[in-house]
Amino acid sequence: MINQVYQLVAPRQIEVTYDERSLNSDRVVVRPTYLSICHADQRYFTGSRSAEVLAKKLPMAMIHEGIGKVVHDPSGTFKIGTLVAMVPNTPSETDDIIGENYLRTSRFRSSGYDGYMQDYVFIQPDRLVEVPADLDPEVAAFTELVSVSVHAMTRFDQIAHSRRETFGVWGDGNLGFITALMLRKLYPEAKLLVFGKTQSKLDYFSFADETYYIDQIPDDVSFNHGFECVGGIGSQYAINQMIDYIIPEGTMALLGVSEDPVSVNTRMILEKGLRVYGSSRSTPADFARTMELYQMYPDIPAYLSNLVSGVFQIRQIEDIHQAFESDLTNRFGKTVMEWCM
Ligand SMILES: NC(=O)C1=CN([C@@H]2O[C@H](COP(=O)(O)OP(=O)(O)OC[C@H]3O[C@@H](n4cnc5c(N)ncnc54)[C@H](OP(=O)(O)O)[C@@H]3O)[C@@H](O)[C@H]2O)C=CC1
Ligand SMILES: O=C(CO)[C@H](O)[C@H](O)COP(=O)(O)O
Ligand SMILES: [Zn+2]
Repeated sequence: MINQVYQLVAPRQIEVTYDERSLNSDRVVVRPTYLSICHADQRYFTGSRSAEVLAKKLPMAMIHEGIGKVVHDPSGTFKIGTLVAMVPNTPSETDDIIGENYLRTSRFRSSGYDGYMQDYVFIQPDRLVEVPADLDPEVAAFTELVSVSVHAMTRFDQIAHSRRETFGVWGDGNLGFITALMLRKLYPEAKLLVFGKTQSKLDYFSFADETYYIDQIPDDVSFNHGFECVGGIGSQYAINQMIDYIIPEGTMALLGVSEDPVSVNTRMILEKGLRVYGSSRSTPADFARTMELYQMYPDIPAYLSNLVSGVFQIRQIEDIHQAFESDLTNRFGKTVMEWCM
């Protein structure tokens, strides 16, 4: 069959390409239904990556957050019509120690390989996780981003010491909101502090114990473990502030992506004996855990619906441009695309 793939060929330039695909393979065929825009996609769309990176990764179909319906499954794993979340990480080897999302040989959709802006996505069955039928599809669309936080929680649990009385989350955007919400659910007894720049965004964090403006943090604030969910150059300021306020021997998870190297107060990392670790992307197990958490705590998807800030029906390439341009002006929340191509 001929599959239409909507590729970014240059910044702000999306073109359709035609891909000859066989149904006689091990791939499940998924018709995308709801997709969501990540900052990583915007960095390609706007051309804010370096010329070398753009030359290496384009052309490619963007989008690695999305769900769809199974239309063909030679493996017999899924019934036709099953709603599934698609896992963008695609490993080509296994390792006893190194997670599949950290292996340098793994491919990641919409980062040099075609993402979900296609008529049909051809994908291995182990890259699909069933979506509960009653889950709001606009929330399900950004399951991948939630699974990134869930993955960070698992890493935290393996790395951090056992005193988990107070958490600090830096970032009053999407990832900060999701990470803080996951901490609230997984550590309900702990005190949750959120640090951000904008009152109207911090107002969404109603489940946190305290929210602070980053330029008005009282001197006596402290916490055991921190999560940086800022990214960009702001992450430099966030990381160094976390180092200042964290209690010795705490852990700091870095989740925000920065294009440029940031300068970090290593002297204080040493003096406080901190453990700083990166957390990136996620695995099918993290997606499955996310779905379990949605079912265990139905208020998680309810809270997450606050993040849906724009929904665009995509019927032509111009609609994709409108969704991306609107997302750029969006102060808070996720842009969801109902995929009607
Ligand atoms: N590790 C991973 O696998 C993943 C990483 N990411 C990355 O995470 C980062 C955040 O993504 P997302 O939440 O969607 O983006 P958002 O823009 O929604 O959130 C970032 C927030 O941090 C705020 N901020 C800026 N500087 C500071 C500061 N010093 N202290 C506290 N808050 C600050 C921003 O405010 P303002 O806008 O006013 O500056 C914004 O509200 C991005 O770099 C993204 O690429 C995303 C997905 C997965
Ligand atoms: O969004 C992400 C995962 O959900 C990450 O930011 C993404 O993996 C970064 O990819 P790239 O190197 O292409 O910016
Ligand atoms: Zn992403």
